[in-house]
Amino acid sequence: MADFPTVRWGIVATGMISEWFVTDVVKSDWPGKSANHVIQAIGSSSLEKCQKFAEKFVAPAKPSVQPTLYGSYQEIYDDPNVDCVYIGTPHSFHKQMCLDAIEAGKNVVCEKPFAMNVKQAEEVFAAAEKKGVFIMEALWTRFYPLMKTLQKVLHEEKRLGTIYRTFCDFGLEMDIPCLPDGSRYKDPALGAGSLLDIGIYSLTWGLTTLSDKVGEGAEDPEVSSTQTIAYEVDVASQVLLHYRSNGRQGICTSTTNCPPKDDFARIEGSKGHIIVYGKEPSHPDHFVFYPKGGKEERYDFDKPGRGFFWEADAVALDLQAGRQQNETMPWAETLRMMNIM
Ligand SMILES: NC(=O)C1=CN([C@@H]2O[C@H](COP(=O)(O)OP(=O)(O)OC[C@H]3O[C@@H](n4cnc5c(N)ncnc54)[C@H](OP(=O)(O)O)[C@@H]3O)[C@@H](O)[C@H]2O)C=CC1
Ligand SMILES: O=C1OC[C@@H](O)[C@H](O)[C@H]1O
Repeated sequence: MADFPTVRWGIVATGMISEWFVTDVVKSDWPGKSANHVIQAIGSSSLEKCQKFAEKFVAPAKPSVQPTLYGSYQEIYDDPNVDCVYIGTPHSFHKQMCLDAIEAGKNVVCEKPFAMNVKQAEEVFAAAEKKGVFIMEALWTRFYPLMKTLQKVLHEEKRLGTIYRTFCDFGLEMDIPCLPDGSRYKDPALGAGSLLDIGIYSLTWGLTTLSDKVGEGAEDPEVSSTQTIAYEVDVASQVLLHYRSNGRQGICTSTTNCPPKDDFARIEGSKGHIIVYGKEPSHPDHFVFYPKGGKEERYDFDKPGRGFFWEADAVALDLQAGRQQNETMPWAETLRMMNIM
């Protein structure tokens, strides 16, 4: 659409998440869309992988612009036609790739977890601030209309009354020893482990449901945690949150020993409870409000594609407005999450 902002994306890496993101944003006909997206360039460790990726995931959408294909990541950063770089490599590469893209003056959206630790994240944000570019952690779930509605129901309409507790669990059953060497789920050097990969979502549900604020204005809960280590990675993590100001508690767990459950989050309050359902906590489907002594109410949502276009559209509006941060996932919120983890 002519009036919408257009983002020309440079995709870094051709793995699973790049496939998911690209497949969604190349489509031009989402209901409720507010931006146009062009896959301007794709960079990979191998030009051949890049070609296959473009044929399989970009060409079927018949875009008017054909992506430029590169056998390296640096060429994406140096491409003057790229507005924003999307980084879809394993966690341990995020920091350096963000820094390289920023150095070349590019805006960046980097997959979760933003970095391996809070110190790395601080370094990247400092570089982005100095260079005057936009950067955001791609915590896509926060951009779902379901998440926004749930926050309204909890924090504005206060349908649960006083919020007491949130439980969230993300399970993915994996036979880690049987995974190939070099799998990001197995190799500690790539950031393998449940907490950074999926516990980050349990924590997201905890933080967003227990407080109405994100980033700088938000209260930092007290945190206690334990982890179970096997095969050199955390196969189970539990993070307990305690908000001193109001006594709210979060029980945020993750494991690679057990499969996901579709009733993955439960928020309890003085007037009832809410259960959030979906295949995995990263992509929720609907939620149900169970008022004490009343009739349950189900909240359903359209889910176009996999659900990546909401975060992509939000970035487009930020770039159009010349912002360096996104208000749904500001830098301080990434730092808060990284600090807790
Ligand atoms: N938002 C979400 O729902 C999801 C987010 N993620 C996040 O995205 C990131 C990537 O995950 P995912 O796509 O599943 O990973 P994959 O292993 O499927 O792909 C990672 C890609 O990174 C590139 N790469 C560069 N160096 C390496 C290396 N040493 N080992 C492996 N890959 C390398 C490769 O692309 P090439 O050869 O083309 O350069 C590879 O295909 C992770 O940080 C993860 O947390 C993942 C899944 C879902
Ligand atoms: O971010 C993610 O969400 C979905 C999971 O299946 C995946 O492992 C993880 O990286």
